[in-house]
Amino acid sequence: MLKFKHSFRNSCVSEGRLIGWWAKGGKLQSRLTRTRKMDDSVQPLFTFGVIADIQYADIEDGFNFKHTRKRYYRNSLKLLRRANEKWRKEAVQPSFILQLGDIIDGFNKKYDASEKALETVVNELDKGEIEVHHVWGNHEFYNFSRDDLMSSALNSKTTDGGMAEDVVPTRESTEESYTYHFSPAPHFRFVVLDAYDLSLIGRKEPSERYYQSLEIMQAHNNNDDLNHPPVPKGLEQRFVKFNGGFSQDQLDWLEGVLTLADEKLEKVVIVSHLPVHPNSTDPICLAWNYEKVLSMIRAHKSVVCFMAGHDHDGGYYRDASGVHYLTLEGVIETPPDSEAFGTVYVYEDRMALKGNGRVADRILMYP
Ligand SMILES: Nc1ccn([C@@H]2O[C@H](COP(=O)(O)OP(=O)(O)OC[C@H](O)CO)[C@@H](O)[C@H]2O)c(=O)n1
Repeated sequence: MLKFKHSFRNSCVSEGRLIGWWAKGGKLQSRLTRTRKMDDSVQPLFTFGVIADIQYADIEDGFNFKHTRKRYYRNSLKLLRRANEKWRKEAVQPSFILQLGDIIDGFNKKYDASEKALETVVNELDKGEIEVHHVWGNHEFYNFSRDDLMSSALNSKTTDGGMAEDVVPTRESTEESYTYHFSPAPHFRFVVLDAYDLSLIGRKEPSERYYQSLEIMQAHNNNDDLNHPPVPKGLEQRFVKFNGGFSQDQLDWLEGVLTLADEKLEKVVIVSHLPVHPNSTDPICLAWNYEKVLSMIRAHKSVVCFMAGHDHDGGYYRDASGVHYLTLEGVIETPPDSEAFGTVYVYEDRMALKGNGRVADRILMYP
């Protein structure tokens, strides 16, 4: 049932034209033609790779919490290797890779293998010799403290990312969040958000943001197990411990970044582990205060796309103003004979996502 819902959501909301239905694997799926085809003859301005929810662990295959999806913990490393090999062989070398969070699985903590697993995946990524921008997800916080992450290989804020010459809005906060922005090419900017800035896993007592997060959760979820959603259906499901949100400080910073980007007539891609558009994900995976980010995106013409992970089934939605909300399919729930990664070719008027395996090709025209 859940699977059908995701297939439907993924397919019906893309910018393509619905042309028919057919039955596949006992489930109805919609079939679409895209309004524009990939055009390989034009040289892109730059390209980048995208991959999400690798969740590597050196353990036997398992299942998600509901036992509806198989998880291939060891094989996820092989899929990462294959993605990396493909990126290295691209005619135009990707300028960077966006790793959308949950690079290793929380099970590593149980087996005291967090450091080793992280070293394994980071070494695999390093073989590509392509700069990687890391996003932090819930599984990062199952394995490491925020301080540990700040001084780990997963802190890509320390890579220059082409932002040295840019004006970077500053923040007053005493509680550091993991956010930054970079400009890989003139007129393009990428913004990395911290979706666990407010959360019960990304913040610890006695931090102010931890208590603020506890207050939010207590207002919405009365369950003893806070990983259990407060309602079986609908948007309120998002108030679970494995999600989080954006602090006011982070939102103020984002407002500053987007205002500058508007002034410079830039195209902005925002990335976060948690999706922010209800039509691009199962609501159980939404950021707690997703509305705040959505209204900010609506107020800034520079934003062209929001990319996230977390919902391993993926999702996609283009809103009324033409902003694309892409949730990338997770590597961890991808069978060994398939793939889950993409390469994005960036042009003056569009981005073309070339998907592999479960990730569909998409033409993302700018609004
Ligand atoms: N109803 C639930 C769901 C999950 N849990 C526990 O919460 C933790 C996180 O769950 P997990 O499925 O591992 O999180 P992922 O980030 O891998 O996936 C997110 C979405 O589910 C993907 O669609 C974990 O400890 C679960 O056991 C729970 O208690 N109750």
